[in-house]
Amino acid sequence: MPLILVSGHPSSGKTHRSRQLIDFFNRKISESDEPRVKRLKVHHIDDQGLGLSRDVYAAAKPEKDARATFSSTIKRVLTRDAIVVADGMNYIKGFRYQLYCEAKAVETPNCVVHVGTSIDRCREQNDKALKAGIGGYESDIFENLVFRYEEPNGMSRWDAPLFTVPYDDDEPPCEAIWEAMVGSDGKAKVVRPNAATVLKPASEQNYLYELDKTTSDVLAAIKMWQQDHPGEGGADVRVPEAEQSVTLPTTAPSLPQLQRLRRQFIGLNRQHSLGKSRIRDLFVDYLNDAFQS
Ligand SMILES: Nc1ncnc2c1ncn2[C@@H]1O[C@H](COP(=O)(O)OP(=O)(O)OP(=O)(O)O)[C@@H](O)[C@H]1O
Repeated sequence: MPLILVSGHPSSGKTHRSRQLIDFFNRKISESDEPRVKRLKVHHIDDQGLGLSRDVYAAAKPEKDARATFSSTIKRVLTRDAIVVADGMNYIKGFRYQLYCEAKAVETPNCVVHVGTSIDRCREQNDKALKAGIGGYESDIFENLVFRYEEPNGMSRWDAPLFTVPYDDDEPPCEAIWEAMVGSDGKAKVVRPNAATVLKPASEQNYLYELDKTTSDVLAAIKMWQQDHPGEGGADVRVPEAEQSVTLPTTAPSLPQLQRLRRQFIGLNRQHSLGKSRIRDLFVDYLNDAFQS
């Protein structure tokens, strides 16, 4: 059954979150009277369990070998009757893609659970573990891994669905993950034999790319204007190739505000197929609407 790919910075709490998920899955399995659920077995794959030291991340070759061990173990246990929790940094986009393909090959769903602990807190937890001699990465390895981390992006099909777990949450969204991966008890989720293997039509993939790119171009035009007119609000900003201008509110919007609106717009429109030119005009409309309210 599914592959749950955990991803996060070093010492972010990946094992902590994995254990919570595993406890939840085991509880669901033992409480279920559905044969397809009862036969599921949960596997926890992590570096420590595979005998891989944290020092492997100090050099390219041992790290590459460690990754090969990690992925071949996943490949071995990933069957229709398994739930595999792949508890590792999984920080290379290409590596996550490779594991997504493994899941696809055995026709099983997959998701990414991003442990979203701040870098400062990870550093703190890492130092603590190092000092206590109960884990942790040497400081230079830690910093290097943080630097190389390629954050999961729910817009990429291999990182989707993406569940992000903030540090302060008591638990990961266990029910939602179970629902997406296994389906609710009683109402057996129909896992179509090849639903996971069928690639989305090219146009649809392009659409998500266009949605991402076009909205980011619009924000780039606004940001550029703001750089030339710092702190200025209430002005009309021309967006290349858009029918209308963006009318900024009197208090100039901050970058996080703009990005939040962009994420909302993408969330609302990812299911529809809008034409490329429509995306630009609709996003400009959406921004104007948000700024006026
Ligand atoms: N959300 C949290 N709340 C409280 N404590 C946490 C949380 N996340 C992690 N910790 C604590 O931080 C420490 C490191 O967590 P953990 O071992 O799960 O990290 P990790 O990401 O698996 O580390 P590694 O990169 O070495 O595999 C542990 O002592 C754990 O209990």
